[in-house]
Amino acid sequence: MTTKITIFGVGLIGGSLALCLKDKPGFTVVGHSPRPNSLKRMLERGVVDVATSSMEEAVQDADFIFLCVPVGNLEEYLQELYRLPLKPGCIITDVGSTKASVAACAQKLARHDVHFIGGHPMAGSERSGVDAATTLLFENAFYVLTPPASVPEEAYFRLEKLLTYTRAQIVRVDPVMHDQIVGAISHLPHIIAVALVNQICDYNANSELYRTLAAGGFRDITRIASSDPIIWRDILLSNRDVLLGQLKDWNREISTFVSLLEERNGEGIEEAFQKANLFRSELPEGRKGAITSLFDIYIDVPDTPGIIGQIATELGEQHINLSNMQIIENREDVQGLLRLSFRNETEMERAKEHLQGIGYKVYF
Ligand SMILES: NC(=O)c1ccc[n+]([C@@H]2O[C@H](COP(=O)([O-])OP(=O)(O)OC[C@H]3O[C@@H](n4cnc5c(N)ncnc54)[C@H](O)[C@@H]3O)[C@@H](O)[C@H]2O)c1
Ligand SMILES: O=C(O)C(=O)C[C@]1(C(=O)O)C=C[C@@H](O)C=C1
Repeated sequence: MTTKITIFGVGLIGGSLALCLKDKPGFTVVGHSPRPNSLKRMLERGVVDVATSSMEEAVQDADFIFLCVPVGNLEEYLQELYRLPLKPGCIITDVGSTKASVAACAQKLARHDVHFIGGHPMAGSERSGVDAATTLLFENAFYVLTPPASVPEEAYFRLEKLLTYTRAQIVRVDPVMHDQIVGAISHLPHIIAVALVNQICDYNANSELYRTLAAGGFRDITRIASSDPIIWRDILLSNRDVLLGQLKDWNREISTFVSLLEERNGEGIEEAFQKANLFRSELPEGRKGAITSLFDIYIDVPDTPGIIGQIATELGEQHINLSNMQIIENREDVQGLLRLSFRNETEMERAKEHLQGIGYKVYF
């Protein structure tokens, strides 16, 4: 007997889920898109077994349905799905970055022969589209599920079991609580990053030196400002009420800094940095997700051909296993930054020591 898994919206998250599930024994992964180009691309990239633009065909006999479209489209997809014949006991889930509105919608639609369980993998990227999809995206990350009380445990465990293929850690959270917390640790930081980049962009209109001199600090805090505008428009509007409250708190934090500077209060500035340092140092180590990543180090690399191969060979010769490599920045005349990911702390520490020993500058 085969297990049919259908994915609507085969982009970064939908494509990564598809890759985690495809080619597993007894699984058939079906991708849906209304656009012929997207269907062609998902097949070319080999993320799905079957691609279709027909909703009916996509959901017929499906055991699991994943909605991986932008948050603003989740409700219309749910409404559309609930009008179609679905396999009794089928589990419908989503991956949207907000959970309260989609949970309320599913509850209102109240279809009793299938189960809706909201979901949100706490891993992602500023990149989007199926070309950015990867099997490693969810590894070591938290994956939030928000089952309503009406969902039988049997259905919850079926979904939890399927998601073990993502190698994420499942955590149950109430949808309203989810939006409050994720608003603070994901949505608010995205707003702050975008506002900061736009402030500097305006300064830069007077001198290109702002962009030229932008270094590690600016890059570290603003990577997420490159995220997809449509995806983030929908997330922010969906979590509007929570964010309006958190932005008021943010204004208070900024006003505190204004006062500290006006008063030349050095002690207060030190205390603010110490408090932040302490909280940040207590974040869970080595966990991917909203805040930390895999076991990653970063090194400066010169812009010379073959440098990535040289580094991979260096580590290979020391029998150090790399799980991933990514160029974060590589522009003409600018030092590149390379991210090296490892599966565990020991490998990461050995790589750090070796690379420092041969003269590379290593960052965390
Ligand atoms: N990007 C992240 O870091 C991240 C992390 C966790 C969850 N999410 C959530 O995952 C979902 C998908 O985000 P993503 O980052 O994979 O985006 P994406 O742009 O990579 O993928 C979205 C997919 O939906 C399709 N799509 C877009 N508009 C559509 C529409 N109107 N109708 C049907 N299909 C449409 C796109 O073609 C694409 O295949 C969102 O709900 C987002 O909130 C994103
Ligand atoms: O790492 C990133 O680029 C992300 O933006 C991932 C991130 C986050 O804010 O942590 C973004 C949105 C998601 O809903 C979950 C995770």
